Amino acid sequence: MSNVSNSSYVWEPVETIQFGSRFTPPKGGESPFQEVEELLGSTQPQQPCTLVWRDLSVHVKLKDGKLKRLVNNVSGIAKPGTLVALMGPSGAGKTTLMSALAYRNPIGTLIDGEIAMNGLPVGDFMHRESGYMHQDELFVDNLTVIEHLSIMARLRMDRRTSALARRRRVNQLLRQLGLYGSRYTRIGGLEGRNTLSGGERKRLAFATELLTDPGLLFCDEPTTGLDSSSAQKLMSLLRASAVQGKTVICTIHQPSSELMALFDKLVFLAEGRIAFAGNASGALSFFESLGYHCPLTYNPTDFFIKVLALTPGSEGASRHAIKSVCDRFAVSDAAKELDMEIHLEFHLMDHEDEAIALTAGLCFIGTAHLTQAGIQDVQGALFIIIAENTFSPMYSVLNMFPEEFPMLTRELKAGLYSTPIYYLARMIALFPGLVIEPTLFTLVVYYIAGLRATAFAFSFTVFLSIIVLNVAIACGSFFSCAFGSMPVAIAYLVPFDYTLMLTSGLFVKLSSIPIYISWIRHLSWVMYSNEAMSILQWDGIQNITCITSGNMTDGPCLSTGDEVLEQYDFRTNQFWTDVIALLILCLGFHLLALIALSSIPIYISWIRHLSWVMYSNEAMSILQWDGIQNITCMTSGNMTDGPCLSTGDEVLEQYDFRTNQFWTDVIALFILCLGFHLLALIALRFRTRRK
Ligand SMILES: Nc1ncnc2c1ncn2[C@@H]1O[C@H](COP(=O)(O)OP(=O)(O)OP(=O)(O)O)[C@@H](O)[C@H]1O
Repeated sequence: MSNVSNSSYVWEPVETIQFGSRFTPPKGGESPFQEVEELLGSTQPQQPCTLVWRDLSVHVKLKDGKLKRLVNNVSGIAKPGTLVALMGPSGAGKTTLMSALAYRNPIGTLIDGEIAMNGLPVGDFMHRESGYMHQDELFVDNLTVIEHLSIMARLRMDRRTSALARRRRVNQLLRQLGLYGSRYTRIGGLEGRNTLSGGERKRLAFATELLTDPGLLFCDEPTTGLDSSSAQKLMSLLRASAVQGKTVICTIHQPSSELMALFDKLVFLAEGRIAFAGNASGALSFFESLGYHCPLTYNPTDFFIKVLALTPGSEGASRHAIKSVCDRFAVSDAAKELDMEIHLEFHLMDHEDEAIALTAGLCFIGTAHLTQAGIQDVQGALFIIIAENTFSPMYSVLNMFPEEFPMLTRELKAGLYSTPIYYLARMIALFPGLVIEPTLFTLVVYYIAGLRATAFAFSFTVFLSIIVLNVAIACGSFFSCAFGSMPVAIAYLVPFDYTLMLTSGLFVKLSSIPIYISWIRHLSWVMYSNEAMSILQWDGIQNITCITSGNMTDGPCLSTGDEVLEQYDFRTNQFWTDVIALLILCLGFHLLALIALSSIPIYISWIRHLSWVMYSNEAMSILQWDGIQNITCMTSGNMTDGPCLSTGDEVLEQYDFRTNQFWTDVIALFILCLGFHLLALIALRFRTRRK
């Protein structure tokens, strides 16, 4: 794709949305749609749906054969339990984007980019697994409400569903959506006869989509043509569906403030690009940061849409302003954070455990013999088992807590439960995966690689891999709770995981690690598990051959398991110490995570005050960019399509650097230099005194 704007957005559950103080929160903390939630409480979506898309562009082929771009390189993620508004002026690309996401593109459209639902690239299954409520609902007018739903139930529901179950579902939906009283009313038809109102027709369309209870719902302009009370009623139903765990995506035209309060996430589209994505208060501050202050008497949504619309007569200037808004959002911290989450989602999708297990196993197939080459192969297979149970799981939980902080804070305040109970529940929910995944993975690699065929070695290797995964999850949870946001957590976790690797015993001999860093190995579950698994493979082995291809090997020969272990500085009598250390690490990290979680929002941002890299980077950047006014937006003679930063201040702002910090940075660098020298001196004196 030629034009990359890096626009991205993520949809996730958040607390009540408010534009400043203009939306009135429900009284007494009660949900405004409690009744509906109670009604819908019995039906659970078949499965939670996460929809993720990356670098998505939609083109349409015009009659003259040229391609017209309707959606321009957008990325995003929609998670279960969220109600999302796709907004923007007419022609912004809302319906086009939603049709592409729902795999319901009109003929002639070309899609570029990736869209996946629950890890699978979207395809025909989307018609079964998701519901799509069209703007213009089409009914056979002569049918009554119950006739329509009964026919649709027959057509749409699983063929194995009994007639009784279908009837029950139809009646349940009629009651839930307030259509039971009108069940014998004709949908439309001749004037003078009793027919459905506009709001009832919309609710009937909604009921039709709910027949199969899909986890993902798309609604195109559900409130268009409804009076405010019917619109509120319908939106409350959509909100209730989201509360139940469905993922609901709506395009919506200039909703009132009351309706806006029902949405978890807002996405503003303009000219096919993302102008903003996030929650309502974020939208206010984002537009304000660009100089667009919403007048007090104005509905903020109307105001934003006006900013993003083309003004007749001055289209050129409007396009320039819209481009500038989209560019600024694309380089905002929020967009970067979302990009990271989307990439993580795709990364996890690309790393299916079983596939990796098979690939890893196949690489080691038949190599684990008692030969000199076989030693390396066994150690390699063990490391694969440990690494696979460590790194992916550790990173995969980084976003789990930060995304639930708003809801957790609200529910803790309401006294619904305590932090330890929440943490425990979160871990219990993860538990099946924490046991089944490492077991399956180890089983495949162990069998294919042909590791030591004793019940003790096999069962303990599985047991250890389960503990390794649990320690990794606990450690990831700690970083996630302590740093409060995924990008910051990643920034500190990456150096930590390098240290884990280095102190694993595989790359550097443990005895040769410098004393001042070797203490870190006591935190390294990679080392403990590597030692314990190696002991399981090599303890008691006496007959490793030194003959390679009929000749004695030229290099050093390790003929017993003890010699192999010694080579890695592992000791047989450490086995139980390793197991206990792993259990202590698991408990320790969980405890630390809980402590960090109990004091949210704890952001260990104080650590950055020790970072001379940050201070020097800020100071040097200021030297380069301060006062620069004329950064060109032209590339090869054309205005660049991507984000354009035209002044030095904008560049600095992009990195959160502030010009007035220059001398603070310089002084901080001096203080750090002196401070570290002082600490070194103290350490030196301490050591020499001991000797
Ligand atoms: N088949 C097509 N051929 C040419 N242009 C198209 C086609 N379909 C859509 N468009 C154009 O693409 C742009 C986006 O259309 P889309 O229907 O997605 O906008 P929208 O934001 O949903 O607008 P509205 O709120 O008015 O429904 C519009 O300018 C529209 O004219």
